[in-house]
Amino acid sequence: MVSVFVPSHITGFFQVVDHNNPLKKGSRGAGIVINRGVTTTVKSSNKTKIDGLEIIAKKVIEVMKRYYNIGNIKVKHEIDVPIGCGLGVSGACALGTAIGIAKELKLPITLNQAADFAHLAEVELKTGLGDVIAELSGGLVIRTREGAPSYGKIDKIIVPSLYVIIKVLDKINTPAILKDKLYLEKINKIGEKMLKKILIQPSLKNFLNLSSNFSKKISIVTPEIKDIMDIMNEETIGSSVAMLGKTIFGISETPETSLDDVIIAKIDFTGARIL
Ligand SMILES: Nc1ncnc2c1ncn2[C@@H]1O[C@H](COP(=O)(O)OP(=O)(O)OP(=O)(O)O)[C@@H](O)[C@H]1O
Ligand SMILES: CC(C)(CO)[C@@H](O)C(=O)[O-]
Repeated sequence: MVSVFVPSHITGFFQVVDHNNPLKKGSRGAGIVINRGVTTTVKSSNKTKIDGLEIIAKKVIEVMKRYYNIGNIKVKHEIDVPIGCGLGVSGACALGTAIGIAKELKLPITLNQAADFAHLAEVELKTGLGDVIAELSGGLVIRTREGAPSYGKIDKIIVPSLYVIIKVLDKINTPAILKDKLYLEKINKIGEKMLKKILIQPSLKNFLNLSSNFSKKISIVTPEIKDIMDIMNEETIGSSVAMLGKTIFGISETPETSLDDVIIAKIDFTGARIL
């Protein structure tokens, strides 16, 4: 039996980059990895059983079965953050499942190659585009080249150990957004500009400012979200909206906040790891 912890990932801004090869399809952008996420346990079994994000685990098993004899697998996800709210849970479940299967079956592949299967599952389900490569890596991640971990490229912004305060209001259906070509044109134009700017000035404050500008320019900031961002901006280094969710995140030197019903996490610098 193998257990894998995969931290959640909050995208601040992004740009979708298409490609005929789904391993080379993905997103560029920037986001923060946090120390709350998904612990996935995988065990060979006489019957496949999934206890957790079934749609994701089933897709990962289907994808890996195209290349290896996976047999029957028991998968259990222990999910420590809300699903569908911009915290990269689908990516974390996919990555934990893929790494867990690879390790449990002792497949002759690297961690990156196992993670490639998770990326494939995300892209085929339209549940994510850049979370897997970020969640594998940890930290404050700039995705400079799209794709699965064996194809994409990331840079990191060096930051100290800080708190991430998260206020979840509601879900957003990621696949619906990723199918909306008109909206994606707007997102990509703005996301591309933000990426150029963060590469000129790769700092935490600039990440937060660019993320906040991005969220306003793609019209995702409702009056309710703005009110919470205003409070967070008073109390933290800065805040923005988690893509894609009705979720506000603020990065802070302390866990103190006047907001109620929040998730308090810390930046995770390690990334996905076998427990
Ligand atoms: N409470 C739930 N229980 C089981 N499945 C859910 C639940 N909420 C959403 N789902 C499904 O799980 C998948 C979640 O994918 P989605 O990418 O929207 O979530 P996420 O990864 O947490 O958010 P994001 O991708 O925006 O960071 C979707 O297929 C969705 O239909
Ligand atoms: C598309 C996305 C914003 C959905 O969470 C994320 O997967 C990303 O940053 O690629």
